[in-house]
Amino acid sequence: MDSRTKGKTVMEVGSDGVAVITLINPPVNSLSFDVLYNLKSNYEEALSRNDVKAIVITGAKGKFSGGFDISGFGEIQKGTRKEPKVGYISIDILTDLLEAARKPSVAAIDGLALGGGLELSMACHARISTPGAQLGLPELQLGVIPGFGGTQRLPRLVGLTKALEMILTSKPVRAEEGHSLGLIDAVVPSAELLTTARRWALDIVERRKPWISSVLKTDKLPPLGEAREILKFARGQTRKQAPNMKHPLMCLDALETGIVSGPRAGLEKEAEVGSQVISLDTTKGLIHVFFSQRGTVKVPGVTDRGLIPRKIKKVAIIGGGLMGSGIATALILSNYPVILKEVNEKFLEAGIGRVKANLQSRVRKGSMSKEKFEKTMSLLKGSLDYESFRDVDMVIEAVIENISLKQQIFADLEKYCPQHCILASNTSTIDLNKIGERTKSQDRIVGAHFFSPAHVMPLLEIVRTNHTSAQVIVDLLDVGKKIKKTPVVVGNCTGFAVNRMFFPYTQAAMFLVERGADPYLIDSAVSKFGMPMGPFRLCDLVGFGVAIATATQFIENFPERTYKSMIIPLMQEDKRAGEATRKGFYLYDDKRKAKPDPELKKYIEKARSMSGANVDPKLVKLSEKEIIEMTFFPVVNEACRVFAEGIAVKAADLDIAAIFGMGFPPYRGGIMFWADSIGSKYIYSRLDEWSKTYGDFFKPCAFLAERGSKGAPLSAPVEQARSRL
Ligand SMILES: CCC/C=C/C(=O)SCCNC(=O)CCNC(=O)[C@H](O)C(C)(C)COP(=O)([O-])OP(=O)([O-])OC[C@H]1O[C@@H](n2cnc3c(N)ncnc32)[C@H](O)[C@@H]1OP(=O)([O-])[O-]
Repeated sequence: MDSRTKGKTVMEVGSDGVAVITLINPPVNSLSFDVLYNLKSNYEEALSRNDVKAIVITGAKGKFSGGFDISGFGEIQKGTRKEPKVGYISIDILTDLLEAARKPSVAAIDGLALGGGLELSMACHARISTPGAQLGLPELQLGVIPGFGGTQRLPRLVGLTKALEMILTSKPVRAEEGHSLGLIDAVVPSAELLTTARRWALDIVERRKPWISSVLKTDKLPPLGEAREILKFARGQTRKQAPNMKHPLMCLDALETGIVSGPRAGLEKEAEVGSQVISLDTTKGLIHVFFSQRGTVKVPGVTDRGLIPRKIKKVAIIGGGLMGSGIATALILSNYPVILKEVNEKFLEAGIGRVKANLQSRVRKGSMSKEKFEKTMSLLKGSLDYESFRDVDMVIEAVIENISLKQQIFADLEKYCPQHCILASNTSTIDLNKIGERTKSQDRIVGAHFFSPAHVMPLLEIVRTNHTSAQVIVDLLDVGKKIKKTPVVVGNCTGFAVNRMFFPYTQAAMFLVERGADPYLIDSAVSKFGMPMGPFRLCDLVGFGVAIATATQFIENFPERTYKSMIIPLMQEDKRAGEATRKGFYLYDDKRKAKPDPELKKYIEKARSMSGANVDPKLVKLSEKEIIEMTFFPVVNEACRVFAEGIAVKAADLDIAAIFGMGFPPYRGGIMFWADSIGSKYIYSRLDEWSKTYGDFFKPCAFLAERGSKGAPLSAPVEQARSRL
């Protein structure tokens, strides 16, 4: 393959008169422009050759295609590649050349047909797949729309309602379901895929099988009035669920045009909209997230050394509380045998009970069978001592945040666990060097910081010290992948990456409220910005105990930039500790529904008088934009410190940490990406101004000051970072 080109297709014509065109672009046979242009030339050749009666398209190495080459969108966005004429691929190539050809095409689908991959197959006259194939149109997840005819062909093949479900949720279906929906014509074992597809193609030529152009089908479409109602409902839902995104509604416009004015008009609308969405900011953010998420497992100096992950056959967890039981659940769900250790029978029983409850909730929701529940639970064993730790490959300590307790545990682990065993701690704030102080095992000590509930939350912060070996990181990255977490490797410091970014966010909110801003307006502005909830609702959810414990760590370690508010401690004194006590910043009813509490004023006023703060008329009537700036620019400031200190290797890792750890909206691309979309100069100038008026909490760090003064991007690599990694 030419090193400048990305992928190709090859065509082989058999003695049966079938031309087999294979898509080749590892690892997922994505449809790069090179692949698509090659496909076009192969088609032109196949159509002109007298020895070709029919065509089969397939993908190399057991994968049909993972869709359009996503990096192509980036090239168009950056202007490094010119977009082809609007509709060139979907109309000129796929519809007019392939679907309208005088020779039939059959798609032979193994592995996956996603996005443009499925769309290409739908332009064929039949689709044969293997049982494991995944079929879907996940484009909306990337901020684009199915732009190779998917908005027109999918509803015509599977019906409008199912097509909307598949497009709006981005969820793929398996081959069997695809078959029953009419998307797939036959499901056959892998070994028979090509022969069946070839025969099917010849059967079409000889009219033993129907010659169907999906785009011309109408039998699955509802009557116009009904279709309009269905689309109206879909629009309403989309507006509610994705209020800050335009592309899902634009996609529905293309669908509707096709139903109302016919498939040609629909294809034209789809092409027009498909080209417009590429330049939306939300699309840029989502595409950045796609690559950044996959980039977190590429750690310079670690994953580029050819190390092979060791097999982790058994894991022990110390502590069966909320975190320990959640981690145990995540592990057994991915088939790791787990030992859960507690200090006494009562705690052990409670820990195992929590794991059981986590799984039972899946059984209740229908996502786990009773047999699978039994089998999964059988992977969990309880223990009250370390005897059973003699053959474990990894231990994860998840006890309370108490340094001397953790030190004792790690000293014991060194005695009982085998030499190769990874010794991990789930601490969220404590320095790992301190935890391992009483051992000689510093090279195998690592942080495995899960987020609560650990079996649900997708992020795993892997914390390494200066001594942690690269092999241990590679092993933990592999475990992370197996338990379906997005890992981010960070350096060792108080709060690591996520909690360090979280802290100024909550602090800024407290600062504003003490100066007269309305907490409920802050929560509402932050939710509208796209966070799952505002800072006050979040404090209620995690509970004031946790909030105070974390704050204490920060006040001790970063006193110069902490804002000490008494609002939470005052409420806690009154036994209001958040949602668990049904009272916090909000009041909660039986159904956990939150409502504002007029009594809150009392605590705010008292805290204000204790800190000596005054109501500031400017801060009382902040606009939503100003609220977002005053709560998130301090987060950007802290993210810059984390980056400059080398706690994170890449700015994109902080984007992923913010999205998966804090709930930062993915369509804004993550904290650093968002900051760069606003501009470092502006952020710096705002923080600088606030620090002069309101104090050091807002003071821009040296890194931000330097980049801000030049207007340089914050995410550009740090050249001489004092790397802690
Ligand atoms: C134009 C309008 C119409 C069409 C639109 C579309 O089709 S939009 C597209 C619609 N399609 C989608 O949205 C599907 C997006 N892809 C996926 O969901 C998953 O990658 C997967 C399920 C295909 C494989 O999961 P898995 O866990 O086995 O593997 P993994 O996820 O780690 O990926 C391995 C490597 O492949 C890379 N790569 C993958 N896909 C693409 C791509 N399309 N392009 C480029 N690259 C792609 C990925 O970056 C990674 O590279 P790295 O880091 O090794 O250098």
